[in-house]
Parts: sequence; structure tokens; C-alpha cells
Amino acid sequence: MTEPALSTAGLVKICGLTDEAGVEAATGAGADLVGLVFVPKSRRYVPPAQAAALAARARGEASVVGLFQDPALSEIEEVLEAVPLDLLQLHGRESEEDVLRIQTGFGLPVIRAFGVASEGDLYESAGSNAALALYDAKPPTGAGAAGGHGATFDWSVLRAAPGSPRWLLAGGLTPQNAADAVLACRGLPGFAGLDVSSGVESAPGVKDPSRIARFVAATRAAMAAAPQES
Ligand SMILES: O=C(O)c1ccccc1N[C@@H]1O[C@H](COP(=O)(O)O)[C@@H](O)[C@H]1O
Repeated sequence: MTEPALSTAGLVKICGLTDEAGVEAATGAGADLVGLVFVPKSRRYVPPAQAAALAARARGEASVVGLFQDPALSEIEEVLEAVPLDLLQLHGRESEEDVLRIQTGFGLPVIRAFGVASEGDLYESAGSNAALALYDAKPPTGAGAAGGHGATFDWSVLRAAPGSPRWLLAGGLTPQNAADAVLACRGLPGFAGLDVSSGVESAPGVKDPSRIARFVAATRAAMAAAPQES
């Protein structure tokens, strides 16, 4: 396993990778975290055997995050038997009890996703036991797929972020808006980095190596120009 450097001020996570070209683009560009989706109804779902090969590609270069949605413990166990994950992302309706049970039970740090539309949605994350919170847009009305909708939310509400746990911004990020996202979040308590999935795809579920490289470069440049102090 690759020890996740979660205290790093500027994390970049590329999520929903499904092939080796995408993993190589992410690690080659210097992403800190790569995400594999274990939600069967997602177009980015990777079966454990395929995920094991992708995780092996990332090994030593980036930490590997397994994304689940309201999983049974047995689902996580089954994946972990085949894929050595470094972190678990819970991206459904999980409770704090679930976070504690899963984080303690599997001995892996958890990233807990919170759907955000207004300041009030951030309060639920205050004092979460998760290693990191992830602030994503709420699913658009009528959205059919599991997640990774490419929807943004009003980043100005993040001024109310509690700061603990530290957090990643997600939802509708792209190579074009990554710098603005960093500018909107820099200096806010707990800001830890950016997470992207659909914004680095050429078609739904198909990662584009050149967009991945541009996203990481744009994010890194903005972070270097505006370092996070807290
Ligand atoms: O990507 C998926 O298929 C997915 C499925 C179930 C839950 C979450 C999912 N994606 C995550 O959603 C955020 C935002 O994605 P986007 O950049 O707006 O496309 C991100 O963490 C994805 O990994």
C-alpha cells in the first residue's frame, strides 16, 4: 500500500479511472490519489480483478481510493481481498456510525462525501470522524446514474466550512475551472485539494489522458501561486 499523505496541503485526486492509460496519465502528471469506483450501477465501475491491475499500476506513485456507495461490509471485504486499497470513499447516504465502523473495521482512512447546496449542508460534516470530507454538488434532479454528475455548486458557501475534518472540493471540476476552484478555496479552513471525474473524460465514463494532464497541471499551478496556509 502507498501511505496516503493526507496532511499535504494541495492534494489532487483523479477518480473513476477504468484503464491503464488513465492511471498512467494521472500518476505521470503527479496526482496524489487515484480513485476506482466499486458501485455496480456506475458507468465507471471496475470489477475487482481489473481494479487490482489498475491499483498495481498506481502502486508507489499515488494512493489508491476505492469508492463505494452505501456498501455492505461484505462488499468492501470482497474488494479488499483482490485490491489493496489505501483509502475508502463513501459516496452515498452513509452515517457517522458507518464511517466509524468502516474506518475502524478495515483500518483504512475514509473520505466521506457530503452533498452541498447551501451553508447548512456543511454543518453535518463538522467534527466528522472521516479522515477527509469531500464536498460535492447534490445530484441534479432526475439524475439517473450513480454519481459523478459533473454538477458544480456555489463555491462561496464553502466560507462556512468547519475546517475539521480537512476537505476536498469535487463536483463539475474541469481543466478550465480548476484554477478558479483553487482561488475560491485557498485560505479556507481545512481546504485540502481538488477531486475530479467526469471533467477529465472525452465521453461519459471514458477518461481522456490529455484532460487529466491538463487538470493536474492547472491545479498545481494555481496551488503554487496561491499556497494554502491553514
Ligand atoms: O463517478 C461515479 O460514477 C460515481 C458513482 C457514485 C458516487 C460517486 C461517483 N463519482 C464521484 O462524484 C464526485 C464528483 O464527480 P464529477 O467530477 O462531478 O464527475 C467525484 O468524487 C467522483 O469520483
